[in-house]
Amino acid sequence: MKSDCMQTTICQERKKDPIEMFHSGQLVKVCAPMVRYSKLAFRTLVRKYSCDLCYTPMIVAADFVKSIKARDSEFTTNQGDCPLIVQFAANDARLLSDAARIVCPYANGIDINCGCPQRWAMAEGYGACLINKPELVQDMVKQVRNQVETPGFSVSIKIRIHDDLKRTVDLCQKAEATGVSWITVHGRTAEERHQPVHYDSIKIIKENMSIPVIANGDIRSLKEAENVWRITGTDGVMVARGLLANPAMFAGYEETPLKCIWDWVDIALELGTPYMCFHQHLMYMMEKITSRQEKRVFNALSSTSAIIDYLTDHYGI
Ligand SMILES: Cc1cc2nc3c(=O)[nH]c(=O)nc-3n(C[C@H](O)[C@H](O)[C@H](O)COP(=O)(O)O)c2cc1C
Repeated sequence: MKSDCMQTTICQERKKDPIEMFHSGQLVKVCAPMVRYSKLAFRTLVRKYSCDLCYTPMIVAADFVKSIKARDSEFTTNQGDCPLIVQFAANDARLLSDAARIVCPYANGIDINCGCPQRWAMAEGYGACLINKPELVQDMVKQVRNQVETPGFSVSIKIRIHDDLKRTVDLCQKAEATGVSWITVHGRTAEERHQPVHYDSIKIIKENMSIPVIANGDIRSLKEAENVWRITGTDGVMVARGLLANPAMFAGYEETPLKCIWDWVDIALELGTPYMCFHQHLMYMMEKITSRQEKRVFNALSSTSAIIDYLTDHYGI
C-alpha cells in the first residue's frame, strides 16, 4: 500500500454503498478480482466505462499482514477508486481480520476467495477448498465482523459450486447466517474449466438466499450480462475475461473502441504502470481488432515507447 496514497484515499464516493446498489433493482456491473490484472490502472479504466464495483486481485492475507513490502506492491488505490472490494486468500480468521483492519479505511469491504481452483492455492488451504469448510468460512466472517467496526464495511465471499448443489446452498445459508454481505457465484465446480456455466444452479442459490447474489462466468457483452441477470434473478453480474478483452463492455460496446485504448494509454502512463502490464492489457484489448500479422508485430514490441509509436502510426493515437 503506497504511503502517498494512504492519505488521499478516503473516498467521497465510498458513500456509494454496494449494498444499496444491489438493492436498487438495477443490474450491478462488477469487475472481477484478477491476479495481475484488476489493479488500480485497470479499475480506473473500467470505471470510466460503466463498471459499478471493482475488486482488487487476490492478495494473500498472511503476506499482507506480515510484510510492508507485500502491502506496497499488492495494494495501491486512490481517491477515485471506489467502490472497492479487496479480495484476500486466507485460511485463518485472525490473519484475515488483521488484513481487513489494515485496508478498511481504503475500501468498502473485503472478499474471501473460496473459488480459486489452482493447485498451489488448494494446497495452502486457500480458494475453492473453502467451499468444503463452511465452519472455517463462518469463523473468518465472524472474526472480521468483530474486529472491523466501520459501519457498512462489507464481508463477502466468492465461491464455486459443488457437484451436489445442496452443499452449496447449505454453505451459502451458513455464510448468510454469520453475516456475509453478499455472495458471488462462479457457476462451475472446482474441477470444471471450459464446461458451460451452470446458470440454473446460480438461480437456485439465489432463490434460497435473502442477501444479494452476483452471477459470474462466461459473460462477454452487456446483452449477455442483462440476459444472465434476468435468467438467474441475481442482483448483479461479475465479469473477468470479457472485460480484459473489452474494458468498455459494460458501456455497451461490442468490441474495444479506440477511445478506450487511448484512455488506457493515458491512465497507465499517468499511474506509472509497469511495461509488462501495460503491454499485456493492450494485447488482450486489441485481440479482436488486429489481424494475425499485426499481432505478430505488436506482441513482439519490447518497450513502452515502441508501443506508443506503434499505436500512433496505426491508429493515430
Ligand atoms: C487472469 C485471471 C485472473 C484471475 N484472478 C482471480 C482472483 O484473483 N480471484 C478470484 O476470485 N478469481 C480470479 N479469477 C477468476 C475470475 O474472477 C472469474 O471467476 C472467472 O474468470 C470466470 O469469469 P469470466 O468467465 O468472466 O472470466 C481470475 C481469472 C482470470 C482470467
